[in-house]
Amino acid sequence: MMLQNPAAKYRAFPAVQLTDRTWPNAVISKPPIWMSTDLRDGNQALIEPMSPEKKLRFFDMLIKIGIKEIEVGFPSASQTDFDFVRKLIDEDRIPDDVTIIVLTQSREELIRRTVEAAAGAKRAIVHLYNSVAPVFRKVVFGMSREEITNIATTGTTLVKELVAQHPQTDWGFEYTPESFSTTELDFSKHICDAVSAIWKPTPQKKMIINMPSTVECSTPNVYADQIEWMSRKLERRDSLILSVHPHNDRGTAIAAAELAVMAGADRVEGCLFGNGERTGNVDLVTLALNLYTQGVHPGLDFSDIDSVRKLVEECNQLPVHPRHPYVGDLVFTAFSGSHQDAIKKGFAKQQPDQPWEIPYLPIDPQDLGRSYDAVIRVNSQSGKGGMAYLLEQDFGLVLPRRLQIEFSRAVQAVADQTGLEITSEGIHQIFSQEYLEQTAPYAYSSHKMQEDTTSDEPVQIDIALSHRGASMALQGGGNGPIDAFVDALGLDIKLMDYHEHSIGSGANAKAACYVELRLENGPTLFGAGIDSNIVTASFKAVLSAVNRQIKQREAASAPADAGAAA
Ligand SMILES: CC(=O)SCCNC(=O)CCNC(=O)[C@H](O)C(C)(C)COP(=O)(O)OP(=O)(O)OC[C@H]1O[C@@H](n2cnc3c(N)ncnc32)[C@H](O)[C@@H]1OP(=O)(O)O
Ligand SMILES: CC(C)C(=O)C(=O)O
Ligand SMILES: [Mg+2]
Repeated sequence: MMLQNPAAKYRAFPAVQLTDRTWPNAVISKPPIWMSTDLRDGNQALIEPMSPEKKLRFFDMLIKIGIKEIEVGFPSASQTDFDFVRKLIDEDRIPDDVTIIVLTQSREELIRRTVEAAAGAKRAIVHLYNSVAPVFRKVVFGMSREEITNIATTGTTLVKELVAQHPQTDWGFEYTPESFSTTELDFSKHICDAVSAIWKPTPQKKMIINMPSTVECSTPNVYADQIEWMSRKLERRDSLILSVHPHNDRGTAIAAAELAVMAGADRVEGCLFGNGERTGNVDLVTLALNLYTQGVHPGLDFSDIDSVRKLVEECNQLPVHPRHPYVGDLVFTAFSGSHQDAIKKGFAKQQPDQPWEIPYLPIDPQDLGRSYDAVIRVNSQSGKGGMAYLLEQDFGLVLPRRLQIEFSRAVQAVADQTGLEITSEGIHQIFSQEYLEQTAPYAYSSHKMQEDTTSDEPVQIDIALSHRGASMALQGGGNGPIDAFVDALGLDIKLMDYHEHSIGSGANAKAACYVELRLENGPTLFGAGIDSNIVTASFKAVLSAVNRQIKQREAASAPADAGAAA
């Protein structure tokens, strides 16, 4: 069935009348105040809300990463939530520079219970909300604008009265017109002004006005316009901290939060890795690391992001997606050939003290405590660069460029055949089979060399080989060991290219040699050899190339049905 025509059912979100908007030119040069609502908005959206033990672990981790404002619950919702807040206070678990926030609906009995829960903390913010959007006024409450305003002002007056009874706590106040982003701006302003007129914040002791996109219904630019509009029009602006609380229903919460900060928001409420109601609250980790990649320190520490993720996954009992920005298992992994090539070249050029400039990697994984191990992985979409990178990183094999091209065909054939990823070990295995284990028909046994600098052929060699299982002893001479070896073999060999390097260092060091040669009129093919002796490694490389040539020739001349007949 086709999707039905939406025009009859849904309406476009109206634009904000703000033609002189300034936010598009703004640049974010400092982090906003971060407020984690993981233990409240995040927790209320979980299949199984966190146990007190999990909440505590989460709380301690939030402190460790540097969050200074933590919404610890909705104490009037349940005894568990109430007890958790009391536990934090009574057991003196809240550091002096951290403020807890407790959320309540604007209803008398809930407000009383909330203040009771937070009393005695060094610092606490009572967060009062009521929904103000037309659909709530009409559908949920059946109330006029003034009646809805009255809920907010009555609640504010009560909070003010109650907190005055607990002077040992440094109280702050936050008001949220819930569903702000789907509410008429003039009404949001009216209700926020009415609340702040009662609370009477000052520039020294500000209150928070939080403007949520309780359900994200517009493009982020519209949300930014709404925030700029409010920031310009609210009364007592110098005594207000403007906060945003984006949800992710349209998948644009990050953009909405960033544009809102450009538009004047001082504070952002969200959850780690974007947990929260429905599609989630805005992801504080992504926001913070987006800033970091612009050279602005977010004031939060994600230098061990994997352990943060592990704890969040355990507490929320929800997995973080493998493609989640910065933390997903696959976000620092390139499978496709051209990406691998560019990343490999980027690593080779990157200087430690220079700005980060590696293609396809917007951030250095090591800054997040992640390794380069998974940066390049190989499947049928990969090219020579990726395979060469893995052989070099994991096995110390530095393949010359033309050998990379030749070898990549062998890897590609396996990838195409299996349709699976090939691990670094798998690539090494293919390399070994294809080059290092080519010991038929010729297998190296030993050699003896003499040098006579007065002779035309200064190097003389005796070699012992086996050929199709039979031992052979051969002699030859030449300008150098390989020349002499080829002479001893007595085959029509034309050496085209030669490379060598050491693998490792000290007593365990080995030599790797790669030769490219032509046998008789055949194609040029590579061979490779590894040995603790560099000369032996080069002889093995020559035999590897010769054997590969012979095998190819035999395969080409074998009757088509030979396999079936055998
Ligand atoms: C966008 C957000 O995330 S807001 C936070 C939402 N979080 C939660 O709801 C989690 C915690 N909530 C709870 O545990 C419960 O909902 C409680 C304890 C707050 C309230 O429970 P109940 O009293 O049983 O009410 P219920 O949850 O059914 O809420 C609906 C009632 O509250 C009323 N209500 C909602 N907000 C307000 C308000 N600010 N002022 C007065 N009444 C309100 C509704 O009109 C409705 O009343 P009705 O039953 O007379 O029609
Ligand atoms: C209570 C408020 C802050 C909220 O969670 C929302 O509107 O999404
Ligand atoms: Mg919310």
